[in-house]
Amino acid sequence: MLAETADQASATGGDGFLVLRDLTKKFNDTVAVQGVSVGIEQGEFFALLGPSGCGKTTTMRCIAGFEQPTSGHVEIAGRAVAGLSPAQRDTGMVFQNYALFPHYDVFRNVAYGLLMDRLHGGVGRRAGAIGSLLNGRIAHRQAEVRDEVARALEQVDLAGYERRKISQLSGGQQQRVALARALVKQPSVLLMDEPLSNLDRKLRNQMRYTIRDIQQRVGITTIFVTHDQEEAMSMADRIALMRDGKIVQVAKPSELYERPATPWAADFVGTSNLLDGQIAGRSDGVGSRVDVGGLGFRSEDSWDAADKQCKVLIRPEAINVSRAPDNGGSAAGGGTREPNQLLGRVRHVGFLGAIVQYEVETPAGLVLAEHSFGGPSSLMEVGDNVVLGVHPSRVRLLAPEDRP
Ligand SMILES: Nc1ncnc2c1ncn2[C@@H]1O[C@H](COP(=O)(O)OP(=O)(O)OP(=O)(O)O)[C@@H](O)[C@H]1O
Repeated sequence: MLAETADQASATGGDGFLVLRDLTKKFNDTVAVQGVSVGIEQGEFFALLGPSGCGKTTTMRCIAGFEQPTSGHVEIAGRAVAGLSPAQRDTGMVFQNYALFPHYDVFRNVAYGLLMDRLHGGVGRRAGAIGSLLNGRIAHRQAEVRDEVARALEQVDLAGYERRKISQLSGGQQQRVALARALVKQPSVLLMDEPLSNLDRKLRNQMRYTIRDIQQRVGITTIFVTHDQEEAMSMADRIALMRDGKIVQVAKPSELYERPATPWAADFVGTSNLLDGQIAGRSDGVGSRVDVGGLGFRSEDSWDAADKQCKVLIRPEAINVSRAPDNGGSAAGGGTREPNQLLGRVRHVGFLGAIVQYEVETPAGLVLAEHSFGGPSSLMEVGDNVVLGVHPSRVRLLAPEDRP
């Protein structure tokens, strides 16, 4: 109940370096983006996160000028950009497939970003036309172009790679060329649409930090579209979580994880135990008492809503798992020993290396707990009776949603 809601997120959409005000985009009967309002600070790394089809790319394309909003406004650096072409908007874009020319060298690919935007605005000309254009323009203003390309390549740690063909570069290097091409014209805003999705897992993880480092060094305001919550969490200053064309929540990664606005947000960001609860009253100290399957829990969250039905969110790593004492009872007879302790029986053990997952059968339902691996002797086994404990500060109370 304490998390920033979509309405509050909208209310904060008034100011910023990049501002979206009540942005809506319809494609015939499909509402791709609905009333999106948010303000993004100068130099901020801002992620648009959400499942496929929730409107992330359309929101970004409205910022870039590749789509015209059905209603609402986009402002960049205090300037309304409606009616401006992509080239006039002072944005640089990195596409999912990079849109590089494999037979040209790095220099020409990056110079292309510079010249095309200045001349005509936007990617999408035929390669033949590009070749002659580059030849002419480069010859014309050789020194200036060379310097600007060199600066952009330096920003992405590819100084000296000018003469390499794109086809001779690794996936990560190609990614950085695409980034250099977006940065070369020194835009105010960098737009990145799923830029890591073509890379294998290991490289993708490395590139998260590479891109974040470059962004910090250049200090450029960045919007990053992704459906991968780990990617958004590990890179962004703030995240707008989207669903069905709307913003569900805008928050820093840790807030989004710790205080998701809705059960859906909790489930989308990380793993969660979402149990059905009934508010039983105020707690003696701070917060509330809540019944989960007839068992008493305490949460430090307060609850003001008239409806006493709630969802109780407990993150797996917030649960402490210990062996039940011999006389501690079985899961079948289960129950609580004291508030915030559940007795249960281990049903599955998942050994993932650094962490161990336990799926535990309890009277409140199946509960997933995660532990750091502390050596073989600490491992529980299937069938073990265990005590699950959680601190009231890690028990979140959320309003149930109308829909799953
Ligand atoms: N040009 C278009 N014409 C018609 N419908 C479109 C068009 N572009 C997007 N849509 C629809 O708008 C909705 C939002 O699409 P969008 O591509 O913005 O979502 P997304 O969150 O970026 O998804 P993904 O992660 O799969 O790229 C979807 O239902 C999509 O089918």
